[in-house]
Amino acid sequence: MKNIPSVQKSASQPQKLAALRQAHQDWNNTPDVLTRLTRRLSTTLSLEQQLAILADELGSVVPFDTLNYRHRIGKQDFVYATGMGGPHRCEYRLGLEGANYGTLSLYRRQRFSDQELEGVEMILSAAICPIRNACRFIAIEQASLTDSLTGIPNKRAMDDDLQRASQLSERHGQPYSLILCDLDHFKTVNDTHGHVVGDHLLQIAAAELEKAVRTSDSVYRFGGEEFAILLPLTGEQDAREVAERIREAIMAIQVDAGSKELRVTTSCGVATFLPKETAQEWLARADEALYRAKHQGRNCTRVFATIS
Ligand SMILES: Nc1nc2c(ncn2[C@@H]2O[C@H](COP(=O)(O)OP(=O)(O)OP(=O)(O)O)[C@@H](O)[C@H]2O)c(=O)[nH]1
Repeated sequence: MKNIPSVQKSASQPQKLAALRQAHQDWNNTPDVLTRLTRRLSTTLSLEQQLAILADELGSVVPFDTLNYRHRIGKQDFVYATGMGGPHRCEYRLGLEGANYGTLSLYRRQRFSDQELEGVEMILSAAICPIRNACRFIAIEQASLTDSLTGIPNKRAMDDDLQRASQLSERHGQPYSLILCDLDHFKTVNDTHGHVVGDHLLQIAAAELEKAVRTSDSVYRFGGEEFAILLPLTGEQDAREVAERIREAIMAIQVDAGSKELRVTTSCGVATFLPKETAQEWLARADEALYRAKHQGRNCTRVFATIS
């Protein structure tokens, strides 16, 4: 048996615990704005909630009419605004250790005095670490839903969105369709031209798919050379037409691969959500349609037809 050292209690421990209890009470009830601000900010990693707390605490010391915050995190523009304008403005670029964490502007009808600006700066310097953490949290969340090669949403994002889409379709009785497309003979592309060219082709294919669909549609890479397109408010016939457009867009890709010009085709499977089915069943039907497209010659679209 291991020799576990006994815990030594010092004579001063009761006083230390009493002091800790007092400090905890003071920390909870403090009227000091910086302690309260940092305590409140530490309770959330949501950037939106942090900015609401910041606006609240800042406004208690330096009144303003509008607080506006803008930041681009990855591919996403994050904008937060409270209140209604004002001709006078002070603006801060929030930075820490060389990295930028957004621009915060305050507007109001009266000028900001030097003391007020100093107050704003003190409050922002106390808020910058939690804001940095919230920005990083958004970036990490985004990365976990993004395919690193093509920059489009990945399988995890697709699973989440399919789940949500099936619930929406069920609740509102509106059609949602799913297209799966799988590049044909992609192994041969890799074997003939190498993985670097294969990767390049996947990146071009992802970009072409995004160009071929509406901004309200979503494109995902959910496997090696497999992509999925979720089409809200789109029935079977329209989805088939989109799949054909996608097939033509992929066929039109030309990659200069040294001596030979490289072209590729894709097979597509389409399924429209059926009431009462799960997202997994919906996906399985689209996969079944894709399987048929592959086995009926490739470079074609097959629909898992439903009788309505
Ligand atoms: N370059 C590259 N290749 C990949 C990636 N992911 C998967 N692949 C390749 O994609 C190929 C898929 O091969 P298969 O599943 O046999 O399918 P296929 O050759 O496209 O044949 P069909 O789908 O039946 O038309 C494999 O060679 C994988 O190595 C990737 O990220 N980059």
